[in-house]
Amino acid sequence: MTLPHPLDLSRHWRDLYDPLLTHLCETGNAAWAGQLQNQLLQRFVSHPHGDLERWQNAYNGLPVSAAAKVLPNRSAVAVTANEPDQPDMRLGSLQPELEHALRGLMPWRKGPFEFFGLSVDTEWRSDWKWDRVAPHLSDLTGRTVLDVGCGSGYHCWRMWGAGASRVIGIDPGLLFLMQFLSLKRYDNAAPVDLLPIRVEDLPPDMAYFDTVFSMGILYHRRSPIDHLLDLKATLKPGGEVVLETLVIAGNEGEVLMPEDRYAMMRNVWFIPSSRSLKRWLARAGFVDIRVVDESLTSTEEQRATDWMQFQSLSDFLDPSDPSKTAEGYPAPLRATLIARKPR
Ligand SMILES: Nc1ncnc2c1ncn2[C@@H]1O[C@H](C[S@+](CC[C@H]([NH3+])C(=O)[O-])CC(=O)[O-])[C@@H](O)[C@H]1O
Repeated sequence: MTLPHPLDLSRHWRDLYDPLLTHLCETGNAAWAGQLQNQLLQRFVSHPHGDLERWQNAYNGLPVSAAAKVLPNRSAVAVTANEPDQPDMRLGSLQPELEHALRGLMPWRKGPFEFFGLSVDTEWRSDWKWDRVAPHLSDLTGRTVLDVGCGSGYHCWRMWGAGASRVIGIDPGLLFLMQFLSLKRYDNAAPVDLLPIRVEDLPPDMAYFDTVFSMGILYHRRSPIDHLLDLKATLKPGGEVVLETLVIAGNEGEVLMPEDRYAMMRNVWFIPSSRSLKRWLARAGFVDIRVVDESLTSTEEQRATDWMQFQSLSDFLDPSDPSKTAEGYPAPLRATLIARKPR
């Protein structure tokens, strides 16, 4: 099934989400499907974002192609023509309208992506994060996966590429949704969906997912232990949580709470040491807790590009000492932890 063109989410949201809603009903989640319909109605019809029309207009300028697909197993997740020699799908003929449409969806933060050979170089090399996380995951083959705070859905495509049978990303940002749909429209049968909802909009005690990812979220939560409990509630018994967040170097019990901003970011609450985070996961009832990676975020991984022209990490660090943030805190260090919900 192809998406309606031109797309008007206030009228077509049901067409967009129908396969997912049907799937949820068929897998015993009719109650969630019902709740989601109300939430989607709110987002697209009752209280649409002021910029949604502009973003939709940009999206609707993307060239129409019946025969394209998403290749999710590449560093730059790529949309390509099924037949590379299809005359209308060669970059030369597409480039002006393609680039104009995609630039209308700037800033592109999470990626990278490629559309018919055109590279969209995003602020983040999200592929580097994926490369740090992926080797440590339980095999995703056949798993139902949730990605909380998925941004543009870059990692959702990679999860599908790694074998997940269904991937649901949630993120309240509607620009991220339009960026996601710029790929999805070319491969609408892919079992990958992005819902513009918040983690707190999920039903309690879902016990539906085999794996849940929370990457780049925990430090934004005012109640981090509640966030861990919320993640656990989304999982089936035995399911896996993948937690990636800012940490400090330090011992068990140590936590940084910035006075105000951290690396210019508002809304940063708790930055624990990895050992403290292990303890938090244990107290939240997870087992088999492993710290699988700790890496400093480099200014090559997060930087301004032609597709995200605002300030980026190098502007958020102390110019005279890049091992510190502009506020004098330790520069961003990120850890990935993997744990399991008991059976
Ligand atoms: N209440 C909420 N519920 C769900 N998502 C939210 C909420 N509030 C904000 N977000 C979303 O959480 C994401 C955090 S970014 C990590 C992206 C990706 N995971 C990555 O690992 O690159 C990290 C960062 O840029 O600081 C954003 O896309 C928000 O819109």
